[in-house]
Amino acid sequence: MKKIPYASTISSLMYAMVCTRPNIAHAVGIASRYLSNPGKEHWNAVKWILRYFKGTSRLCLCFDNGKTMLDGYTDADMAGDLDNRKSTSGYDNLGNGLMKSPKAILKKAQAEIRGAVGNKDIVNEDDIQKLSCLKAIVRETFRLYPSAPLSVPRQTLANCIINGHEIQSNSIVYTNVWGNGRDPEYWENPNEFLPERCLNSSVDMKGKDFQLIPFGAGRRGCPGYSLVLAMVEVGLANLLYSFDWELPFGIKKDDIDTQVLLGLTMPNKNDLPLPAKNVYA
Ligand code: HEM
Repeated sequence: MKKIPYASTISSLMYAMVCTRPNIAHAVGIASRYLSNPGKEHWNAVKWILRYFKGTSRLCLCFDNGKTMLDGYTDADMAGDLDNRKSTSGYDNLGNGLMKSPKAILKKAQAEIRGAVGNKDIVNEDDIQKLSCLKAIVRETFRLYPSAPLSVPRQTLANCIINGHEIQSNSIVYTNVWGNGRDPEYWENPNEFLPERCLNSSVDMKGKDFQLIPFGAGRRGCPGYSLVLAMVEVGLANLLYSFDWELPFGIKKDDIDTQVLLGLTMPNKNDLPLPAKNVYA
């Protein structure tokens, strides 16, 4: 297996997956688990992804002029669906937050995206850097609805004291990421979805500032951070660029069901169907 370019093939597939081919995300995600020590069967699986890629290179998603209802979405919550590991919670939460917030935020983000992208068909990664409002929305979503509200359980190596509480070694500990994100000592109106607070904010999201740690902190912090942000930002930017979003007829902002399911991740208990109008059709 030494001569097989396993890692570089996965890396090329990941590039395609983030930019134009989200449909291979699950397969690539599984194949990437074996980067450090791939076997023959893993390489065979990768070759199947390449074959699939070749066979579908001329296919693309088509949106017709009818009334489009979006009721399925994707991100990186592989833990939420025990049967087939379909991934849902991140975009659900984005939808919840955005639809509950004043419409001005949505309009502002759309104006920013449409202004920056011009006449192109899709928003790509290069455009994202100019989109401060979009980034603020994503960041505020991770504060208010962290995908892993209690992070990942960890075991302490030694006795330690935190805020006067003695924690013995070998204890299983959880970090309350959800609680930190809503701590009134650090956040004004902590329960409100206010992306404006993230514009020009110096609070770090990668583990330096503990009031915002959706990806954990320290040596065992989430290594998927950059991939997740690229996928979520590019995905949301394209949804806002091409579609206008409304609440379903008769539903008001306060009717949106924000109940979540219990578990490692925090997916919505009930779907949020949103009518979408393709503005470029
Ligand atoms: C919305 C998406 C995601 C969120 C919110 C998230 C969040 C987290 C959190 C909170 C941890 C625990 C960090 C800690 O204990 O300090 C973690 C660990 C981890 N994440 Fe993610 N993650 C996401 C997606 C991903 C993706 C896409 C990958 C892989 C490409 C990934 C790979 C990992 C790995 C391997 C660990 C364990 C790291 C270790 O124990 O050393 N994550 N993640």
